Amino acid sequence: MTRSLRFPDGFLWGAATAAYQIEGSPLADGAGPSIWERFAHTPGLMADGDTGDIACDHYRRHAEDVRLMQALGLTSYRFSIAWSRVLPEGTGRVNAKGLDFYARLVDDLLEHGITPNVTLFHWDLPAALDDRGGWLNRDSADWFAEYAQVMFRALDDRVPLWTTLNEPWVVVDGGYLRGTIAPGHRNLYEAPRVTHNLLRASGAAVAAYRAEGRHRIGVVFNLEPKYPASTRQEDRDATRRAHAYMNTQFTDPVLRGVYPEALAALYGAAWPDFPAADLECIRQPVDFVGINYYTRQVVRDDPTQPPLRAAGVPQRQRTHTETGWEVYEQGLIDTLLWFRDRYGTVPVYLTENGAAFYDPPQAAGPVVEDPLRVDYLERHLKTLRRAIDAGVDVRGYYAWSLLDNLEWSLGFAKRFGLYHVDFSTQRRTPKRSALRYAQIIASHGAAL
Ligand SMILES: OC[C@@H]1[C@@H](O)[C@H](O)[C@@H](O)c2[nH]c(CCc3ccccc3)c[n+]21
Repeated sequence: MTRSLRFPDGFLWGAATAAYQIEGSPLADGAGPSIWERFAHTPGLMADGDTGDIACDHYRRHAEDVRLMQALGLTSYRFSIAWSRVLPEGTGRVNAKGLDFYARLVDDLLEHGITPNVTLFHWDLPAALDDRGGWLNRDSADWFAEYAQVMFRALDDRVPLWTTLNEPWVVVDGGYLRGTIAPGHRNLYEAPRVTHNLLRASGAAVAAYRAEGRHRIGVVFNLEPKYPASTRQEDRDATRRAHAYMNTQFTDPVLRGVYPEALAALYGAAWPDFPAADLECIRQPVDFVGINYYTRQVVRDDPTQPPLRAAGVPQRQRTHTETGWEVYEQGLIDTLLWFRDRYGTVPVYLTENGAAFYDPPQAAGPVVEDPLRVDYLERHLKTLRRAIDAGVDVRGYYAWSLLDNLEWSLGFAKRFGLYHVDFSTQRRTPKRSALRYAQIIASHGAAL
């Protein structure tokens, strides 16, 4: 007898986006530039010279896009606030028109029965704050708490779910170590200091919320499970290093109040001596954690890649996405069970899950056929249901992404959307995966 795959009552069915990836009009109505405005307009850094100048034109087409959400039957929508629309200099003066855009979007969502899930920081730091040192400046925690308080006072009467940061690991690894995303630094000494200030900022915002918030606040981590390529001790040690660097570097301080010991050895002389009081701020209890899951990594020892000395081992026998990620849904339940066993019963939302696949050229019709994305969605939702059956307290699922959008420095070519976007006309077309997701939502999972 096939067990019903119905999801728990109240489970949220969502889709996720981020401001710089979809909005366009980055400087409209008094908005200040973000570091992404600068990065995207720096020649050579963005695939095909793509920028967020227009993107999905969501800043102007938001009403149409809310109707697309309603057409799928979404009960929640995760989106981020562009900090420098609201505070053009990052602190101080509030730009009322910027705030008003988000207030109108929230009201529209609520009118359509869609619960807003608001991310305060999805990588687009105000350029004016980067000029003051950005996340390298310890004052960044105060800047972020000030911005968060402006948003709480403006929208907490209508926004029931807040998250402070999206994926601090990506900001540290991409923005300060590899230089692949804004602000494009490549400096091992900067990385742990940015980790620390990002987590201090998140803690400061949570503390500010406790003073006046009425609902729930959390933080979003990308978690990628690491599996040793062999039983060799070197590979097992490399796997542990990779896990500490990408996963517990962030979850342990927030949920246990300590950094993993492996980091001191990994960063070596670059590892700072953090004041103990900082960890008390960082470990502010959160109401939930958002987990972004995409894929796993099989890890081998690689002495040629200091300081991590770990490398991924391609799993060529399995399907991969256009971003080179293995489709591995087992990693989702492995991650959720690990998370529950290590941190206990803190509620979880799967705040991102999705894939970029090459959608084959097809005659322009009412639906874009994307069989690989349909398969990816079904595999991961069935697995999510298994994790819930195993006792993991998962409260909702957000497909990444509602729309094809600007995949950061990879540009528009990597398409993650449930809706196809023709960027020359801004026409939105549902993919088969959107219709399949709508069917699953309508049955609350039973149609899986
Ligand atoms: O890459 C797809 C999405 C991005 O478009 C989202 O903005 C971002 O939140 C997000 N995070 C991840 C997983 C972490 C990751 C990001 C970039 C590169 C490698 C891993 C995948 N995604």
